[in-house]
Amino acid sequence: MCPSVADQPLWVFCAVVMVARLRRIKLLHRLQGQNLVNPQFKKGFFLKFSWKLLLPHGVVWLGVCVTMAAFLWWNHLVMQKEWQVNEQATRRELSNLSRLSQEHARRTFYAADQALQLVRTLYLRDGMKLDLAALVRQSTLDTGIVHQVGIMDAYGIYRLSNWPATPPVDLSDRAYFKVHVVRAADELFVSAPEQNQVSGKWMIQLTRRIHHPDGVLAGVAMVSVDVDYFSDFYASLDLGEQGVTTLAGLNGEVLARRSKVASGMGIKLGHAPAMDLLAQGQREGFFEHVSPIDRVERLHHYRQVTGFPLFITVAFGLQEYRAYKQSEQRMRWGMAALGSVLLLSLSALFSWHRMREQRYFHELQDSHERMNLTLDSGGVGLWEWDLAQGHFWVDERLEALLGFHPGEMAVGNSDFMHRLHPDDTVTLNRLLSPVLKGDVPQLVLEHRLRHKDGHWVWLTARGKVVRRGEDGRALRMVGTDVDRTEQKRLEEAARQSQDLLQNLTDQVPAELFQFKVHPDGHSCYPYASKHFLDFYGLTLAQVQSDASLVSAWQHPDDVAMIKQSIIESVTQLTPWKLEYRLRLPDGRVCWRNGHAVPQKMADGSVVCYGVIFDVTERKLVEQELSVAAVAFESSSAMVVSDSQQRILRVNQAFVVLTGYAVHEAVGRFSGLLNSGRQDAAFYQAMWQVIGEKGYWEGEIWNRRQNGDVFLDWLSITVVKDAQGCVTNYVSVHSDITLRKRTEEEVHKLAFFDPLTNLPNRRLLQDRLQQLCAARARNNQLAAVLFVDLDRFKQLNDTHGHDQGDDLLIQVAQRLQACVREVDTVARLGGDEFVVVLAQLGEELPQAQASALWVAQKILKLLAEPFDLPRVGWTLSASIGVTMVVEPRVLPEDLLKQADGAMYVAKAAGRNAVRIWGVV
Ligand SMILES: Nc1nc2c(ncn2[C@@H]2O[C@H](COP(=O)(O)OP(=O)(O)OP(=O)(O)O)[C@@H](O)[C@H]2O)c(=O)[nH]1
Repeated sequence: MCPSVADQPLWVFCAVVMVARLRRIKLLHRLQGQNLVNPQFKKGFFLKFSWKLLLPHGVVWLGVCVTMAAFLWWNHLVMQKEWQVNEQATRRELSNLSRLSQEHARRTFYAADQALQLVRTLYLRDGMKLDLAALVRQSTLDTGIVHQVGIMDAYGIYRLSNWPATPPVDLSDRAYFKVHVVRAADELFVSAPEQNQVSGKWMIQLTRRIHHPDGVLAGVAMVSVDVDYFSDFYASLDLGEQGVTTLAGLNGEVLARRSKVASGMGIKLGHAPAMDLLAQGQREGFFEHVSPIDRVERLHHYRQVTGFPLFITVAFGLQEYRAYKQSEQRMRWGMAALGSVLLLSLSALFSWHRMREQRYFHELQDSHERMNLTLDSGGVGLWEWDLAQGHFWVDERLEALLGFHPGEMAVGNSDFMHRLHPDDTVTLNRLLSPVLKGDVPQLVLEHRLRHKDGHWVWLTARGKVVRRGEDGRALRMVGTDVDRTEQKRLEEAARQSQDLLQNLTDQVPAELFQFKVHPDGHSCYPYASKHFLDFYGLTLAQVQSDASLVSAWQHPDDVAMIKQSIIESVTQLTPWKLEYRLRLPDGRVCWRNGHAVPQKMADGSVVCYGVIFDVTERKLVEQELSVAAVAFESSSAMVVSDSQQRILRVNQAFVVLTGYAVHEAVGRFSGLLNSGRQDAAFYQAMWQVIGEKGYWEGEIWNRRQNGDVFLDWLSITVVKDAQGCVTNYVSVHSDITLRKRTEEEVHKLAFFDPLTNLPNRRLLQDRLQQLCAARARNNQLAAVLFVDLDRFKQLNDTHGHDQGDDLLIQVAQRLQACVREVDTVARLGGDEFVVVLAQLGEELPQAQASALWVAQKILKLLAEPFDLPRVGWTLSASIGVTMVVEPRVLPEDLLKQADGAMYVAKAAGRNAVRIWGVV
């Protein structure tokens, strides 16, 4: 039985199943190609096994195993049956071969016997004249069987032969001759093979008795048959390597034997089973026997050659036969095993495909559910466009988006274009054209469609061409429409919010920014407000790539500080606050006040959200205030009061000046220091000036806390706001008592004689100038008396300068006593004095007389004793007088005139009076 034929139903079944699987998988792949199956499925398939999925496969596998076991058992039974059939066939084959060999032997021996009987008959007729060679040539004898034919005489001498050259040979000792001598019966005798001494071939001799009519032995006819005739025939039988065919006599003599293992010629079978079986009357049969010749176990079939005392055995080597059968069995089992393996493989493949298919379907189902869930979640509709027919198919969801009931919306091309917003038509045509041509794989279009109630619905359409004609023309498109109305509303709100934020940030007089420091230290500004960019003259793209363009503006002296503050803020995530300077390209320096809050990002970077104020003006103000504060705390006493003159602030100098502590002064009114020396009109006038000019300064007597009055140089400045309203008064107090005194001292030193406190030459000249001026106004005459003490040097030299000084002081006092209030007594220096007599009237004689009278009075008064305790000194003086008549006369000229008159008096003997111009 052929295994392939036996397994054919299984193969066919498997093939049909696999084809079915492949067709379904192909379908699934097509679905997957349409993105209806989750592409992650393949990966998940190898990672996740589900017992729920495996259970049906376990049942299938159990069935497969049972089927396979049944198949193997069936194969075993088939092989057993086949073994039996094969054994029977083998025995039948052996039987047939033995029959064939037996028939071959029978026919051969029959032919040889016929030839033998012919030769005997001819010999009886022709005697020694019988030409056997001619008989052979005439093909009367089958030379294929008969190798040699001859006649032995009654004495066993080989007399005739078909080979003429054969010499007479004595064969009387041979068994095939002696048997006929002994036995008179006419029977065929077959001898044991014997080797021809000439040719070396083994021959079987067939002999028959030749006898005269009286039964006396006349000779023996002999035919030699070549054993090779049998051996060649047996060699044509396929008995395998160990097969053997034996032709033997019933007495065990082996006549011919064909074996590839050993020849066995010339031997005699001892107790061959065939002989025993033949002896038992069984003319044919099987037996197994180990050959004593070659020790090979064989299965024999023996058969007696009909009509001859011969039998033939044909045998297969059992070992070889069994090896062949075992090989065949192994091949059989191998085929079965291979079939099983293939079955298992196919089952496994089936299971794998089945599971894959289930997975596909589950994924497909899940995908379908997800898609439905997504679509059902709202806002997504499906559409399909048949370009050839020019109409659309839209699903219920899309219709619902546009306010229609299912199937209500008209879906022709013109209907769609009518429903499309006019502003979106150009965009649609621009985007759709390359998609239809195949240049762009997918259509993505944001457009508006008119709702059933008239308002516009924002949609995002995505579509693909799913079918094209042979010429590449698009025939069908499918796609989705997603409702973007809410998104658009949110985008618009976000845009408005962004615009609002942008406008606000643009209006904020500060620089808003977002500063980002990457883990590698690189920094940039992801966001910067308009003020920020305008200030630095940079674009957003520039600062978004690199922050160094901004930091380059940092003042060189502040770079390290800024860097350190940023590092601390970013690493410790603490708010960043810093005031720092920038150096502008034109060299100016401006101040910045920065605030930022750092935030750690997931990627390790830190983003700071902050604002920077330009505080340059404040800094300048602060600097000014700082200077003002320093100035406020200067040596000048300062008071800041409000518009109601309530003291707000006083400095330390004020405390020192007035004796009022700060807390004693603050809150009081500025009249705190009033001394009462100025009347109400003074203050009224002062505040009037302040109100008009915003500033007043002047001397004022004020009073300290301890009651002391001091001369205060007060300056009051009005502080007004932008609207011109008075907000504050700033008063600066300076105690000028000492200064005033000093000024008076200086004035005194400048215009008065320090010894006598009389006006000096300078003041005298002013008085004379005023006198002259007055002369021009009131026409009053005046006189100048030049008084020089006589021999004053002698006093100094005798009694010392102290005495002289005392005398000079007393002279001054006596001179002042001699004149009126309007008159002037001055000391020019040394012992020289000048007396100016004013308002002497308009008449010169009277005036001159008055002057002379005063001069005499002076002389008289000076002549009186002076209060010089240790000195007894009598004084006299010489006086020169000149009258002030001309209003334009110079003071120097008057003094020269008086001095000249004085010298005249000296020259006259001293203690005299002379008038200039009269003498
Ligand atoms: N004690 C004193 N002596 C002064 C002062 N100024 C000048 N003298 C002196 O006054 C004297 C003036 O002398 P004169 O006027 O030249 O001489 P006299 O002694 O007055 O002589 P006749 O004027 O010619 O009478 C000098 O000896 C000066 O040194 C002063 O302030 N005090």
